[in-house]
Amino acid sequence: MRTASLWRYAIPLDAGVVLRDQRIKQRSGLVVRLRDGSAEGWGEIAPLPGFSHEDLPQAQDAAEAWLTSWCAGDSAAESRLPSVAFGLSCALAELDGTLPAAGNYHSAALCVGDPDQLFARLQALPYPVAKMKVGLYEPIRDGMLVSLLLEALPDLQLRLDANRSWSPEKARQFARAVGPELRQRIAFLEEPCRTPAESCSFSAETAIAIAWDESVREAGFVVAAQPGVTALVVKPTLTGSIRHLQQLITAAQQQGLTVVISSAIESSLGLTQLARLANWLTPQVLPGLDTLDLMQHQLHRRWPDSSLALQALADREAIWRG
Ligand SMILES: O=C(O)CCC(=O)C1=CC=C[C@@H](O)[C@@H]1C(=O)O
Ligand SMILES: [Mg+2]
Repeated sequence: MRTASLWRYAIPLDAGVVLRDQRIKQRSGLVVRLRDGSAEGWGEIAPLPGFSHEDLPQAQDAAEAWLTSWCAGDSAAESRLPSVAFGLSCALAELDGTLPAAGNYHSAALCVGDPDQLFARLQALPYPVAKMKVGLYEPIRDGMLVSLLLEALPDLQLRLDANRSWSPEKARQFARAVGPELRQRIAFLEEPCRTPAESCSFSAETAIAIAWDESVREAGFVVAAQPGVTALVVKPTLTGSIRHLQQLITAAQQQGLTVVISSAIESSLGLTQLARLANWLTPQVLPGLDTLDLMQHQLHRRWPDSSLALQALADREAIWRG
């Protein structure tokens, strides 16, 4: 017999989390549990405000509709809402044993907070790869900070993310502050400019490699090799099911592009599943999952070695059962 439950969660975030100009104080989402006989699978459905097109009430409605038909024994089609399709596909993949247990719990270190502490942290990394946001301040300041870090730490590789914030001129100002000999240690710069065409011109002009993040989620996006483009940054909560992720990865591999599985600030439950997907589907690539420390506690499952408190779900009332 099939049964399902849904819980709602809200996890306080550290004070400084800003997403697309919005300060968000807590991360909210749903947790789903599927049971079929003695098998069980869990998933997280957590649309990200400012990034997902669906909101939490819409995701909840769609999840309840899907679960109702699943419990009745029907094979319901994947939800059109990416966060719902992703969370349900994780629960199904745990239930039927297709999602392997082993995870890749190493991530590109997210550069947040005090620059002095950052320096010490980057010096001690097991894998010298870090991710830094740019485009929030003056581009020359960003370029100087990038140069400073790359000069001081000769093994460091940087992934940068501008979230489409620069005009071509601002992007040039950034590049001028980074010496040509340092540029090859920028593994990629995600979406430097407002349009993909401007980003490609920037890469051709500066020899700085770029990656697509926002573009992957735009209607009509086709995975294609382009000069200067090295990677696709994929956030499955924003793109959809595991099946869709596998299709993206296969297409990217055929075009010689790397796929970096990345967080949409999921709880430790969703993040550990992303670490398992990364280990399974992109074993050669360091994922971008260093977001757990933005939260004040873990949820349901532990991220290995995290000292954050764990909150259980079992003793809480489900908001829906079927
Ligand atoms: O990609 C990573 O390494 C971590 C995740 C990350 O940087 C982001 C997650 C969610 C929203 C954004 O603020 C940001 C991004 O734009 O990629
Ligand atoms: Mg990005």
